[in-house]
Amino acid sequence: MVVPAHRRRTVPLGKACVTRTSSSTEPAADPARSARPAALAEGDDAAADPVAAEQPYVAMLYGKLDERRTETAALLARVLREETTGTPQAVSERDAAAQMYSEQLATLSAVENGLCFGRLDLDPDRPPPPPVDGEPGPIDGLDQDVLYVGRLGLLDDEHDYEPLLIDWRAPAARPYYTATAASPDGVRRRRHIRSRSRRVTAVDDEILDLEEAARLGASVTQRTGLTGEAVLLAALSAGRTGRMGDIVATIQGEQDRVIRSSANGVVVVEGGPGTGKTAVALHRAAYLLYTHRRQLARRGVLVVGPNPTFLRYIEQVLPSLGETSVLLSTVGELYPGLAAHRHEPAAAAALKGRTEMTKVLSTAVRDRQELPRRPIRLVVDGEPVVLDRDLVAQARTRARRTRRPHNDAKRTFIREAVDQLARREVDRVGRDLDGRSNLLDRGDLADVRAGLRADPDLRAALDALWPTLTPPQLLAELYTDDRRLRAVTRGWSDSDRALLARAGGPPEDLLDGSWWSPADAVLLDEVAELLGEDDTAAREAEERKREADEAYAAGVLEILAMEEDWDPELLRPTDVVDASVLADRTREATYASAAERAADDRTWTFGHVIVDEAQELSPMAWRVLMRRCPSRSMTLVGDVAQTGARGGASSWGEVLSPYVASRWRREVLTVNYRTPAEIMAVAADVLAAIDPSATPPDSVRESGIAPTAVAVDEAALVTEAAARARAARADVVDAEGAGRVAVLAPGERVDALAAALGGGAGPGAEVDLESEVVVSEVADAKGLEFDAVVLVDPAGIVDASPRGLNDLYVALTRATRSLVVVHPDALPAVLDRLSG
Ligand SMILES: Nc1ncnc2c1ncn2[C@@H]1O[C@H](COP(=O)(O)OP(=O)(O)OP(=O)(O)O)[C@@H](O)[C@H]1O
Repeated sequence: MVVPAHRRRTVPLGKACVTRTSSSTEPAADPARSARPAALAEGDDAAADPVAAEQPYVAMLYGKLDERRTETAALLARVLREETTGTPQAVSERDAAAQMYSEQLATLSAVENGLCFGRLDLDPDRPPPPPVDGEPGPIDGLDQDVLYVGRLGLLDDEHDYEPLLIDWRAPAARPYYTATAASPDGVRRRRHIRSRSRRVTAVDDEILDLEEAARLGASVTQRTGLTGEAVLLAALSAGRTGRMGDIVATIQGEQDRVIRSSANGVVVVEGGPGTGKTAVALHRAAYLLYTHRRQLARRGVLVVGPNPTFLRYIEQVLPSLGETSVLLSTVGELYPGLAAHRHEPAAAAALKGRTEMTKVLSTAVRDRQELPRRPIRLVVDGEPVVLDRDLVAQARTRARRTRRPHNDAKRTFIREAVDQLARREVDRVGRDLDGRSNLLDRGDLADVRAGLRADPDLRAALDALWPTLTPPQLLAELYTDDRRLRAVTRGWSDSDRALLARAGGPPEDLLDGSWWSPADAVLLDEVAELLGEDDTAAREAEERKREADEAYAAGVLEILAMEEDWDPELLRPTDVVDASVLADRTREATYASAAERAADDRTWTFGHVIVDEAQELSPMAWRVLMRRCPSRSMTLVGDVAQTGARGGASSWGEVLSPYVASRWRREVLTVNYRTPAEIMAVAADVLAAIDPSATPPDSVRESGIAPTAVAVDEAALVTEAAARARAARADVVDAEGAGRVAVLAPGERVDALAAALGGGAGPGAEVDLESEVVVSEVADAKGLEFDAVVLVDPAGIVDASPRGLNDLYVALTRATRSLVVVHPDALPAVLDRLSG
């Protein structure tokens, strides 16, 4: 464990104490009451052992948790055993109940570690807090003077449902995160409780009441707004595991404000590296689900991250907070059934992300609504039929005028074409000899129409002129057909057009993820809007599945019916259930949550959308997300100084104005919890070069290890970098027992470095989060953190892209402990601080 060289003033541990008061005189048979220690009070004994004092209460809470688990498991088992009447409503009610109990059970299992992490001792004479916007204050109406705060709420069902443990998201828990000596909110003491495997291991007290502090001989927390500093610093100094953990026990005041801010509208959370934007975004998701459970459980919450590695890095956080109904996805993965992972040049991704692609794609769709070059001659029912250019053009205009998507408008196209052909036919056949009146009536017209409509050759001809298309088909045929590509990119340079073009034909499997890049997946979503849903295939697949399920269920029932020694007094399975009902039961037993259903449905709209590393998204990707969130209830977290993608954001106003004009609000996080002050000083010089007006975040700690730069010859670069990485790893293990090192380098150096270190990931590949030494280019390490970073060839990183300085800034700010820069060329001027 690193001992921070620079510690801020903290409250001495164990100075506060606990005494038994009236509430501990309750009958001993009542575990909840007898375990509850009394509030901080006059006459408390500073020498008492607070760890031992808290243990019985914490043990009682775990007992309650076990009881709730047992009850819920029994309820779930009962629901699963229950027979329903078999009606769709009964089945769906049973499945909803099973879904609910499964989720509750998952939540109860998730909160095992650190169930209770805090305690508030309130002033019994606290004045009623001022109402906020007419609403009562957070602890208004609570008659308890001691509140325990934890990962979920537990009530005492034997005593009027008094709260035993307050969920960290409940209004009453808020002072745990926000109370200060200057504004104590009725809190006299805040106690941080640390535990391991149900055992309390330490408590850290903060006395917020000046008189009380003087009496106990404790100091009052005075650090600029940090809450629970000792616990916070302990959490920050621990070795990295490769996975992000939750911060529920140490959320800071400025973070709490963002987490609990209103769900309405768009909020942009800005902050430098390491200010907890990701942590805040995830805790906000948990908070919103708690506060608006009904609405959000139905529509779901979407959390978008920049790449699959990042999603794996954060995937544990929400389950550890007991929330499992959130969909984590990259924008590219939102297209159902496709895991696009082709790596492509940054210039191609940037081009595909530009807004003008909307025009290209809509032209590509119109290009598929063709006119015949010469008349198409057919014979229907022995009569000649001619599809000429004028007739088709008229039908096409009518269909386009509907403004419906291509596949939907096709119905109009066919109806119009058939109608015109039928009229022509009736005109031709029915005109009497003098050519003035028509012998055929409306009924004949309808018959002719029906005959034409049923004719397979005519149908095929019309299909060819206005084909039913799927998004992957349209886009793959566009990329691989030079004529089509030219037709939709008039005025483009050849080099730009070449960025879209693909050699060979479309892939055999149109949803082959290795053929498509994430930027393509975003375009597929746009194309899907232009084409409209063609759900024929999905419906057919559903029907086939249903038939297969029924056949399987029939087989199961047959086998059961063959059972010879079945007691004639008992109902046979076939007496109470038929194959179709059994198939339903098996199928619906998947209890899909909103998040799961949303993942399979491109048109799903979410109750709230959270976007992390939001600065990286292209204008086309924003369109995808805005379609998924028509309510515009969104949280966007990012830092434009870290934008690496060429098509990424330079300003939030620019990104958001097409969707919400200026109706969005900004929150700023200012404290850096990751990067030690020594490294941040170097990064701050780079930030100043990116944006002289930007303020670097204030590092919460120092590591005591100065960052260094090592000059090497090009020939020795790989060996030296590998040696430095191994040394850094040994240091980390020495200091913390475990930890991870990253070697960050320009893309073209990654393979050689990875070979030298026996691992690593080529550009665009997923980073192995479990690996002790990760080799990666900067873009793939976005949002991640490591104990130590070896940064290779900073000049190469700067020169590799128009946003090279931003990439350098990101690379410099990934380390929680130490940084070594290995450079073959002169150090870029922005790193002058390292040359001394
Ligand atoms: N209140 C807190 N208590 C404990 N740890 C915290 C707190 N806030 C942030 N952290 C830790 O600080 C680190 C950085 O947080 P996070 O990744 O959320 O920052 P970020 O602003 O998203 O960074 P970047 O912009 O560089 O991706 C993480 O390890 C996180 O767990």
